Amino acid sequence: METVIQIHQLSKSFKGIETVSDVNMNVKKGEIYGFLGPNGAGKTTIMKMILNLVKPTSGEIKIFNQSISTTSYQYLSKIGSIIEYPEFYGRLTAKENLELHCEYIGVYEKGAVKEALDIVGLNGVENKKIHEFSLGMKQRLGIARAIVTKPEILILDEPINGLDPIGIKDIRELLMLLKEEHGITILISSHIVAEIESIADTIGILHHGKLLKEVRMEDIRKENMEYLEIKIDDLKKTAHVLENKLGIRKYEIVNQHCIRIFEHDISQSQINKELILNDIVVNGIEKQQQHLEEYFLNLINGGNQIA
Ligand SMILES: Nc1ncnc2c1ncn2[C@@H]1O[C@H](COP(=O)(O)OP(=O)(O)OP(=O)(O)O)[C@@H](O)[C@H]1O
Repeated sequence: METVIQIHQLSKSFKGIETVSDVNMNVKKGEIYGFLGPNGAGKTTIMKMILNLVKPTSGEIKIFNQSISTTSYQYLSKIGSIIEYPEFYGRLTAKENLELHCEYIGVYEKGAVKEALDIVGLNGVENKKIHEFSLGMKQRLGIARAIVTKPEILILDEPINGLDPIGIKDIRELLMLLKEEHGITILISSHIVAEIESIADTIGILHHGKLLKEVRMEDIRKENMEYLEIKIDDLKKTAHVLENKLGIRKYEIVNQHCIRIFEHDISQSQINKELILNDIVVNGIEKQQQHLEEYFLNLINGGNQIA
């Protein structure tokens, strides 16, 4: 699949302090790329560098295979974005705000405003003034403004921040629609893992300016999120059998009576049999699914079970 945003060894320092360190990232055409990291990890700074709002200290950013520089601007017409909180003119209506935006950036296709408002589900309230809008409606309008120029890429910095569960679900559905029906590639940041889990095709995990992991969701689901939980009476003996008799290395000790195995080549019955043969009392053995949240926390806290 074609890579539409390619970042190579990107770094940024502010007053000598490195905020982004040697980041390599690849966003593929048509995917939703979830950019995850705690507050202050450097997500906004990277997004601003992609949009030429901040100049990198070093490294390269390629958009549609073209290297960008401080003087590049044409590629920006292919990108829609919301960086930080979307601001609007409160006394103007939704429609007027979008029309003004089109005029401002010099792109105006007849019907584009209506179409964008339709897509985000604000067609009934286009003549309402923004100061009467809820946060969720403003977020939708922010997305409408970002897509009104029909971009190929959408860059959304924490678009779900502060929304209630219904608002979050609405935005998720909207992003899926933009991806599936309009073929838009979406780079979305969040510090809340659960917001991204169900929609991202790929996630990039950023911590202290470094990209710790870039992985396809389907791969981590299989490799690191499915595990076998076994309840045993003797932890030491079990660990010994797992390592020395079965050659299992990817496991996590939950407590004195519980171990999680993240190895997929050995069957449940094989493990069970070996433990019993070695006189270990097995009180339970069950397949479980880890949430991305745990995977994420393990990774940023330097957990040991993730390869
Ligand atoms: N213009 C600037 N001058 C100095 N420091 C900056 C500047 N912009 C960002 N930083 C610093 O860079 C670090 C990363 O900030 P950034 O906003 O990129 O993080 P983030 O991952 O987007 O977090 P958040 O979710 O809080 O926005 C922070 O410590 C911030 O204070």
